[in-house]
Amino acid sequence: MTNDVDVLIQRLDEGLPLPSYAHPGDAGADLVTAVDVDLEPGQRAVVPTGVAIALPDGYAAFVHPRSGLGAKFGVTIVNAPGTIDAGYRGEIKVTLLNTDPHRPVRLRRGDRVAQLVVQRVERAVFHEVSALPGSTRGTDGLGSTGGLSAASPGAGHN
Ligand SMILES: O=c1ccn([C@H]2C[C@H](O)[C@@H](COP(=O)(O)OP(=O)(O)OP(=O)(O)O)O2)c(=O)[nH]1
Ligand SMILES: [Mg+2]
Repeated sequence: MTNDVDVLIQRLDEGLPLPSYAHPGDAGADLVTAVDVDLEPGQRAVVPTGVAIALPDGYAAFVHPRSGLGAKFGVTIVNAPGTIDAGYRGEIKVTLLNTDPHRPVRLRRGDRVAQLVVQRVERAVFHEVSALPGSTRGTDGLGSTGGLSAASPGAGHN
């Protein structure tokens, strides 16, 4: 059984590779930065990836951080995961953020900075009601089930 979906892609920068999956079975196809970017601690930048896509209706693509960049350098994506709508024809952009408090990070053109996950998505048909059906959780949320074992804010481990 295959779960492939055909996606039209336009190369906006001839010198860059198309997004690609590093291994069979990978969910994310790596995206590269089209430009050099130096991020100071706490700094963010919107970087172009050199590609635009046309997804079929009923699909969206999500721009996820790469875990290696996060773990090694503290680089993440501000709006993770970024949403690429099926109707979007512009260049895919990645809003990178250097969360490291001390070290700048240097990213060079062609470096893999994010990964694109293509998924089927449902669209809701919203039906307004005056009261919602009950549930076990009810309105509990935002930590209602408890938090970390060291309970006071700021007492966590790095
Ligand atoms: O990480 C991202 C997120 C979004 N986009 C593009 C594709 C997406 O279809 C479009 C709009 O994204 P979104 O709806 O998240 O942003 P918005 O701030 O609501 O902008 P808009 O008013 O254009 O919808 O911007 C990117 O290239 N990268
Ligand atoms: Mg929007």
